[in-house]
Amino acid sequence: MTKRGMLIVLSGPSGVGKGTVRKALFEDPSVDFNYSISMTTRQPRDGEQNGVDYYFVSKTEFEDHIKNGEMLEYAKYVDNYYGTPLNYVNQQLEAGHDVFLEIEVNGALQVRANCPDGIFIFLTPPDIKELRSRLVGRGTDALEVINKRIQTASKEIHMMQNYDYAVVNDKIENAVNQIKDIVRSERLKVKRVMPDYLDSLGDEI
Ligand SMILES: Nc1nc2c(ncn2[C@@H]2O[C@H](COP(=O)(O)OP(=O)(O)O)[C@@H](O)[C@H]2O)c(=O)[nH]1
Ligand SMILES: Nc1ncnc2c1ncn2[C@@H]1O[C@H](COP(=O)(O)OP(=O)(O)O)[C@@H](O)[C@H]1O
Repeated sequence: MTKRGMLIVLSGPSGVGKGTVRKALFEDPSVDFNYSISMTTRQPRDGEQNGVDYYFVSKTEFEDHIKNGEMLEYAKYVDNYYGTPLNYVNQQLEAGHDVFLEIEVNGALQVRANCPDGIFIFLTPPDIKELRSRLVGRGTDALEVINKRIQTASKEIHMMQNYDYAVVNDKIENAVNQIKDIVRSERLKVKRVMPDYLDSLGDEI
């Protein structure tokens, strides 16, 4: 039987650098996670592609997917739906591939309830001033949206207690290395290695 893949969940406030860290992580040749592309009702930003960055759908389409039980989790975030299609995640995990989700905190809590074996990592900003300056510097959101995201951020940071690991995104390279270290040590956890190890010992034990 193929060993089930691991589910890695990364959350953190808007603008902390989740997308940037994820991109750097996926460019690392030693990393072979499969990224689960989320579905959203928000409008694509300049340069974002349907089926690459997100599956961009209408509100009605999104609600149909929810009704049909096709989402692993979903949440409303700053007036839009975001969610993880269930099929892809299940298929990849069953095929033994590790799956990486980049999702907000309410969705991560739903995943935690369904997949307690997942690895839950929270990416934090060095401080809130830096978070605001990253959101402003990114230049993708109007000031009103930035303010809503900062308000949401303070609630999100308090939900960090539901995660297993906290990684401060001071330097991208440090954050990437810490995430790789976390996953490496999770792979060695007794609960993950013991079934295969016992099998490998043969019948005499
Ligand atoms: N629950 C949930 N949150 C998601 C999903 N995909 C993205 N998000 C989160 O939704 C929030 C807003 O995403 P986005 O509009 O792309 O803004 P950005 O993360 O600041 O670039 C972020 O916290 C994302 O991590 C998803 O499938 N489910
Ligand atoms: N470690 C870092 N140091 C400085 N700037 C960063 C760092 N990580 C990300 N950024 C910048 O912060 C902005 C927000 O990053 P992004 O990856 O879009 O965040 P998120 O996906 O969490 O919303 C981008 O302009 C990005 O270049």
